Amino acid sequence: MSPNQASAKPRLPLDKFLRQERKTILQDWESLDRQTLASARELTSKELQNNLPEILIDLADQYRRTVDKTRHINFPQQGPRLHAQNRWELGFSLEEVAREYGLLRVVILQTLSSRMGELPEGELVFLNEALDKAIVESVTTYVEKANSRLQNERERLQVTLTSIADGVVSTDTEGRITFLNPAAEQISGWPRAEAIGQPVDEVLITLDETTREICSSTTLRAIDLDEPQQSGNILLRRYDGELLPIEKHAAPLRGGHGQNRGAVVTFRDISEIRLLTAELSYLAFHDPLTGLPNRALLFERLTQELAYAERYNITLALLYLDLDLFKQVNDVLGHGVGDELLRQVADRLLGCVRRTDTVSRLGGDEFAVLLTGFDRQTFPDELATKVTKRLSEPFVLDQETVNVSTSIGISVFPEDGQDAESLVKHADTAMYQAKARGRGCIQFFAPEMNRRAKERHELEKDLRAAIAQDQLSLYFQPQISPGTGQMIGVEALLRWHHPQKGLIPPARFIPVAEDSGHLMATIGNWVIEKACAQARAWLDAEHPAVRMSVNVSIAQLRDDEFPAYVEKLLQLYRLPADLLQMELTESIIMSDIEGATERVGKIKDMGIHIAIDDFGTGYSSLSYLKDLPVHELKIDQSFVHNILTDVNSAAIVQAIIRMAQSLKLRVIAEGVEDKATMDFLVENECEGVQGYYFSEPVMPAAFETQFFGQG
Ligand SMILES: Nc1nc2c(ncn2[C@@H]2O[C@H](COP(=O)(O)O[C@H]3[C@@H](O)[C@H](n4cnc5c(=O)[nH]c(N)nc54)O[C@@H]3COP(=O)(O)O)[C@@H](O)[C@H]2O)c(=O)[nH]1
Repeated sequence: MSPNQASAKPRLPLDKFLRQERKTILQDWESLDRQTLASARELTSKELQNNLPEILIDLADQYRRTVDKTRHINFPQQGPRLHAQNRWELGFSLEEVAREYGLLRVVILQTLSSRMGELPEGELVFLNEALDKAIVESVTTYVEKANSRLQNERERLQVTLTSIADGVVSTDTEGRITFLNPAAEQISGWPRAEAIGQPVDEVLITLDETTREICSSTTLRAIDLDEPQQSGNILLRRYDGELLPIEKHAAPLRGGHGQNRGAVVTFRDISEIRLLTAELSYLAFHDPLTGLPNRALLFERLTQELAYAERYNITLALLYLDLDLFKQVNDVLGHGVGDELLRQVADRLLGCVRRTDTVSRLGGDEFAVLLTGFDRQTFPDELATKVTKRLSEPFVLDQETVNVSTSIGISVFPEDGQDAESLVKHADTAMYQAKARGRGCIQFFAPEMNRRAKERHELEKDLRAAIAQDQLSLYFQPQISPGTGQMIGVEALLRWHHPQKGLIPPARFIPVAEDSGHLMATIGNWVIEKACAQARAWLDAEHPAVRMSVNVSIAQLRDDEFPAYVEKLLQLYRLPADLLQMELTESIIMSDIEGATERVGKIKDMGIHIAIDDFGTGYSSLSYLKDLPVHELKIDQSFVHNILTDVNSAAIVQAIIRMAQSLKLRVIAEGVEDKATMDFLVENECEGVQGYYFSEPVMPAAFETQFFGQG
């Protein structure tokens, strides 16, 4: 019967009813939905109802459109599908979605119950069919969603398996291969087609890394015990027979209901990691320049050897070596040559010892040799002599022949220390003592050396206070023209009057100050200022103008501001630049440490004179002399002292004088102590002399009396 045929009864078309009662229906449905479904409870009313109001309107419209035609309900607004999508995203189960439509049906029927008779015939059936259709749409949406999720997961899994670097192999319950990813093919060398269906233990054959025996099957164990199995320190025998270190993990594979479905084996090639680890540990324990063990490895070996030596009552010795002229080689010939020298020293040291001894580089030009297993006390001494001799042979570096010497300190276990630290410390202290005795010396440690090291530390502390407490002063020594007897210059020499220890000679405290570069720069700059002030005072007192010589250390020349500082002093004391002379050692003048040469050039350009001090003892290649910014050579006193007794010294002095003359450089001999030496120098036309024969360095007042004829 059509709705028009029921005209005798009061009429309530379904669409009208749904439109009128929509709000009430939805409110009742919402409270029922919240009571019944756990997923619905926390949602807001808007979230919960979502597009149900639109679905009800659509349903009403459906009714209008379809009632006269064949009943084909299709929800053109896609309401139930959108609703299902929303529920999927909110995490509702499909059951819950169907249940919600069930509740909607109940609420609509309850609301209709009192007016059921007014409903045209067939409309209730239409309502039920429409709600069923909504449920079907929801089911379809859910199935599609679930399929697409499965598909995504499958694709993701596929991408992961093909792109990861780990080999992945899966097996059935018998351990036969069902799958292997590209990495598994690549690591094992097995082509996929050949591997599929093979027992996994015939494809992934693994051997114990130490015993080289074939390992038992961890895959079958994982399947049997139903728990993961890990294997390390194993080698994989690849398809081509090559052995590869790997890490392997086998885990049982379970089906959706927890049933056993075989195993998944993952494995990775760890040969690169092994190499990297070995490289890192090598770097951590070796000196990259020479390849020798570094300080850390020396300490480790020393500690091990000490434990052994203590147990078996064995003697050990530690040699601490320092190259005497390394700094000069570095400064003069450059760091590349310095590095080459260190490499050659390392080779020579290795050639001097047995394989069981450890040669290590501690940093800079310091090396240590740990001697084990000798039974005679004299042995370290003999080895040290051998090392000293070997290292004193000339080195050929970048076509230059270089001579160095080595100072060696020795400490012996058990006498000089019970642990690694004190043995190294005491060998180092002994090395310092060896150095203090001169180049190329060997020194065993003695307990009283600790006292000397402490004294050195105290000296440095006192020296820091010395400037502020006015304990430093300058003495002056004249430089004389031997031909005329006239004073041609004066050298300012530093003196330290310690309040308790009395006069401390510069040879004792200058090396301490030089070890802490900043302290030497402060003291050196103080000397220049005092010397300029004294020169000004003598000029103001109308004494004849004489050139004032000061010693300059590399610590001062390291400072970029040094030339400007000197210029300021010249202005402050109104001193003509050519009345100031700076004495620099050969190594300083030839070096290019941090622009030192450029600074010397700037100083010379100001008009200040430059002299090479202690000439003949360093590295000056005579051919370079003409290009250096110098005015004067000061022949080292070691040659001057021996002029009369040693033909070599006399020949060197004569050669230097002749060379200076031909280069038009002034030449002064220092350390002249007697008339015979003086006569030799006059005879060889040396331009200037300095030494005790004329005067020791004296205080300013005494200098004025002696050389300016005034008190
Ligand atoms: N960087 C600085 N170094 C300085 C400074 N003052 C001194 N020094 C250096 O200390 C070293 C020792 O100096 P000193 O004890 O003063 O000895 C000098 C002279 O006293 C000594 N001399 C002079 N004539 C004779 C002699 O006939 N016989 C003899 N045995 N010794 C003599 O020689 C030293 C000369 O020094 P130098 O001309 O500089 O070589 C020494 O290396 C000083 O350079 C300072 O202010 N800064």
